[in-house]
Amino acid sequence: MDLDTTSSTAEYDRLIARHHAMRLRRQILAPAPAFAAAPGDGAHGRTGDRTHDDSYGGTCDGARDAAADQRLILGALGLVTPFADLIDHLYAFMFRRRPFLRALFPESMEFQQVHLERMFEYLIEHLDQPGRLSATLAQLGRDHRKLGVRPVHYEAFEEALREAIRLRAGARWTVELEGAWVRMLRFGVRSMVAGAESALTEPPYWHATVVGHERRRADLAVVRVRTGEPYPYRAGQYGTVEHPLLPHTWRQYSMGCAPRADNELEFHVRRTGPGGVSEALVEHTAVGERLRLGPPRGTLMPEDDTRDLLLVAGGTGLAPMKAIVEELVEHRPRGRRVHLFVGARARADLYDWPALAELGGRKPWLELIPVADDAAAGPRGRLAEAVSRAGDWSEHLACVSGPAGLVDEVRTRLAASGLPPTRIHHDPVLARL
Ligand SMILES: NC(=O)C1=CN([C@@H]2O[C@H](COP(=O)(O)OP(=O)(O)OC[C@H]3O[C@@H](n4cnc5c(N)ncnc54)[C@H](O)[C@@H]3O)[C@@H](O)[C@H]2O)C=CC1
Repeated sequence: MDLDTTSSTAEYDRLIARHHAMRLRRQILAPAPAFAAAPGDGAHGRTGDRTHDDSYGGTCDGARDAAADQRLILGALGLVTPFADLIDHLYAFMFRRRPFLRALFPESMEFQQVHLERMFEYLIEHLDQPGRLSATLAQLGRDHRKLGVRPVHYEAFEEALREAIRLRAGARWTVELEGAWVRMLRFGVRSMVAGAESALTEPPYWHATVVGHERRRADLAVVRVRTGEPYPYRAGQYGTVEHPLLPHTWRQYSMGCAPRADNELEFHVRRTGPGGVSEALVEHTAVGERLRLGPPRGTLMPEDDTRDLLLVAGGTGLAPMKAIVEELVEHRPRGRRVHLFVGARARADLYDWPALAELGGRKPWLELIPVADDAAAGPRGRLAEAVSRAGDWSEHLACVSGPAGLVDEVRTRLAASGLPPTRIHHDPVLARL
């Protein structure tokens, strides 16, 4: 009975989502409406040189327009930054106008604000590469289905963004500046809606039940869950997790094992601060707890390159590397050798070492190198140093995962020693938000 209700609700949600997507698409494809004049602007509805129509298609013109908007936005960045203030205005305006939207967001907006700040930075930085940008945004759109975001909500967002830009820029607001921002936003929205639409056949989120909870350190747990429906991830990917104690708050964790037929998977979680999802997962979770997972994302492990592998994992950054190694145990390109460096602040922090060592002992193609700092005392960066000292990696494919500082340092050292940056893979910083 329960199941029937859930699936018909999901079906209904899918229909509504499709309806909104079609409506938004029609609206985007329709001739652009004229700008409303800014308060006090005196220019009644003038549109500037270019309108808010859709642009940035996959043509040379699209890329040129996008680069022109990027220059415009960057040239006037001082008018709208700091982004934190712009975003404050944006959300305040949106929730004042449409209070019902507040329910889609978590109680604390702090993380949301930082996320949006990074998102703006990312959009602006990559605007001259619309193809690449739209692929990332499509994944994000697919992911946003779990939040209950409907295309119609993006309209509210656009309205609030325009208002916030006008407020921040004040007398120095121009129709061109607003046009560039809105075109960038609409391009982003179109890519996200396309991503969400392409995923309409899969659930917006997966229910998962905790089937194992091992506290490996005071602040670290390995949490095993089983999903009701198969969770379609590849080794090296990450997903978002929502805990019932923190509704609408989703945090990213990599899956720490290769996909399995019994729908079980594990997350490696370190408690980072009070009151967050990691704390809830480490301290307030027991077998039987029900979680929700957002769709899997990420391309840490390229599938079309079968060179020897250098894997570097810092702390719980081990999770995706362990999944990759497990996958290689099942399907390894002939002759491929793998080096896995595992770094921790102290030897006792190598929380998954027994399982890894057992695996390494059985597989001659796998070399495991543990690297422990001197507890809290030693200088940071010993893992990166150990990797670059250990050999010539210039012919390898490298995957790095762990604290951002570590990822940066390993990348820099490997690139300096001759490994082309295109063969150094890590999750984008955006992904870790
Ligand atoms: N839980 C998960 O599924 C995943 C977590 N991550 C990220 O991995 C990180 C893991 O954090 P912890 O376990 O607390 O790691 P940690 O602080 O215990 O450090 C692990 C290793 O990284 C090195 N390191 C730390 N900071 C460094 C820096 N600034 N420069 C150079 N080396 C540095 C340490 O020397 C140590 O060898 C988090 O940032 C998390 O977002 C990444 C992928 C998956």
